[in-house]
Amino acid sequence: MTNIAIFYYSSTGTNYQLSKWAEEALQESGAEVKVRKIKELAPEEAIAQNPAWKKHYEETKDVPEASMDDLEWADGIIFSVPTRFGNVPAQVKQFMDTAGGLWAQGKTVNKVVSAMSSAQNPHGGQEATILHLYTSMFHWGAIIAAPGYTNQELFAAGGNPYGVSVTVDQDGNMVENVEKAVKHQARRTLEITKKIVNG
Ligand SMILES: Cc1cc2nc3c(=O)[nH]c(=O)nc-3n(C[C@H](O)[C@H](O)[C@H](O)COP(=O)(O)O)c2cc1C
Repeated sequence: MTNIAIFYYSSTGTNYQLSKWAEEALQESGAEVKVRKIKELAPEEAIAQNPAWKKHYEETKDVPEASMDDLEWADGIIFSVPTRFGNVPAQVKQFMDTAGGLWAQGKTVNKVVSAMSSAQNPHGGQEATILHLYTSMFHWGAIIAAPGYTNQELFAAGGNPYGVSVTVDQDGNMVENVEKAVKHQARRTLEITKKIVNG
């Protein structure tokens, strides 16, 4: 079995949905999968002021939080994170920063990593967010499994050689249909992870 962790952060559900599509593709492909929510750090008062955020927060209370044990367990990782001012959310940075202990023991080395992002503007910084995340992955000694243009789906809306990028409208709905691109990226991550694990 190849272990793939999907670590996501989501305020209003977009990246949760991307993660669920990735999970579906990985399970169909026979991987051992864990979907893990990156811990919320925003104060309850801030969440309460935004009905969509509060709703999603309540709905996903039972999703297990990402831990260092999950990170150690994973052979491959898919990150799905919203764009925040052209960068990863603080919650995601905090999660990565808590990996210092594993990093110091060499346990982040050779993990296969792939990332997806969403933003409200079609040019709102999705690629920048993915690249910021990949920068930290170079320090982990991870192997980046970007989608490139490895499948016809990636020439369609939302397909992106850096990693799936989707736009959300004012109501929080995804504008492009990226399900197939997400599933391709997930399968490709698994395929590369298997090659690394099995030599
Ligand atoms: C603090 C903050 C910063 C944001 N920065 C950007 C941005 O730089 N570009 C953009 O297009 N959208 C930006 N957005 C919109 C989010 O990217 C969008 O709500 C998110 O992708 C939705 O994902 P989710 O439903 O998984 O939370 C920002 C939202 C917040 C709350």
